[in-house]
Amino acid sequence: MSVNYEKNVMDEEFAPVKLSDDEESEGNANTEPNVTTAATKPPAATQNSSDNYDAEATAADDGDGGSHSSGGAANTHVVAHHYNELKEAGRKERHKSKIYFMRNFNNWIKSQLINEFMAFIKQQQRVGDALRVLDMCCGKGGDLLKWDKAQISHLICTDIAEVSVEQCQRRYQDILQRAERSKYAHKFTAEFFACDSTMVRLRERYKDASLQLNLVSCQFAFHYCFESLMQADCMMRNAAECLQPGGYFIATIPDAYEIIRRLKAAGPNARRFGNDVYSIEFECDTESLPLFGAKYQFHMEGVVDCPEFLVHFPTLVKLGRRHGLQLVRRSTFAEYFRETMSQGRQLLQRMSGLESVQPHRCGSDDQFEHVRRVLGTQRSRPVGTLSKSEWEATTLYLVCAFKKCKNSWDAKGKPLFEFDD
Ligand SMILES: C[S@@+](CC[C@H](N)C(=O)[O-])C[C@H]1O[C@@H](n2cnc3c(N)ncnc32)[C@H](O)[C@@H]1O
Repeated sequence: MSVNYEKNVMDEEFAPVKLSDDEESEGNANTEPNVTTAATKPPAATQNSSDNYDAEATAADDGDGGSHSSGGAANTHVVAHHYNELKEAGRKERHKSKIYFMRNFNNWIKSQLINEFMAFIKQQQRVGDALRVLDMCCGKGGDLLKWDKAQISHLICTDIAEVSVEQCQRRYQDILQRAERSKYAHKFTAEFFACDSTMVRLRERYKDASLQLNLVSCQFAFHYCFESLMQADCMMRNAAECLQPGGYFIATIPDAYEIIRRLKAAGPNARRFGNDVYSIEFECDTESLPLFGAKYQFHMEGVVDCPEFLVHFPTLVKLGRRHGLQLVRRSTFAEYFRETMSQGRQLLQRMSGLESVQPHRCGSDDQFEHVRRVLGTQRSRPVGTLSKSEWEATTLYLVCAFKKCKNSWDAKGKPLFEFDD
């Protein structure tokens, strides 16, 4: 059965933004990015896709793997191998990369998301309450400083790639050593282990299996579980089961609607699209895409080259509800940037999330054609922007967040969740 991954969104375009707050006199054409906001509510699942998911989910509950697409995890070792082998570029090399600013921009998006939901959690807490976080698919620990800044008390880091987990642990030790030298610095405890979050029940690997988490974060990784229903269900359970009511699960994932829109735009029989920094090539029948296992090869300049899977968003929402998670945010990166830019401007600047460009020096560079179009070539002060290729790559993604609901139990011991929508 084919699933509908299409959504009627307008093409999103990126325009330059001013780099500091003291430029009001330059007119508002420079202050607002010229992006079109798509609906923030996820579209309802088509009848077909809902039925398909329910049938497969029931099969999985019954211990049967479900239909063909719910089956095995043939690609996880490929993904683990890819990330284990990935060499981290030095600072100099990173600076020279074509996606240097986009990586910083993506990092800023993660910071904004973490800060947004940490603030909600802290509102519910009293001073001195523990703040426990699971960083699922933590990679090499790119978010460790964010957790440090958020003043958490305990962190669990796990990833399928052992090499990454070791590096993450070393980075944590460095942070701890620095904090120990300073009398007042914030310190947090942490635990690390390598495992496949789509196959293993994480709770059984925690030092304290009864531990209650306030936040679960899965950045640029949840889509790997959409290889099969069994894996997606396992990963969602891992995200949900130790969260205390009122806690949040936050994630950044590729936007399947946007991917399919670009695929269609590439031509009637196209299987591949992209630009000079990323490419996506489908390996499955694109006329009849399955709910799980809709596989494509993803390549991103120097950082990713492995199989990924489309995440059918209505199915993700349904899976979440099965585990007591209610969707509270879904925004494309373009929407999220636009929404949070005004209060995140300084951080974006500190993180070098945009490239500083002189409009009158853009010349005929295609990558900055949008700067000329919006500002003309007269403006001499620099503006912040991303190259066209980087903007196309970052707008493949969306942020989403789910809130853990309270629950009671029925006579058979199944949880009854109290959703408030
Ligand atoms: C793009 S990286 C993101 C790393 C980190 N979250 C970040 O934002 O910097 C994706 C990560 O997901 C991990 N991953 C992929 N499949 C996984 C699985 N089945 N279980 C656990 N980790 C997985 C990879 O090893 C990799 O570290």
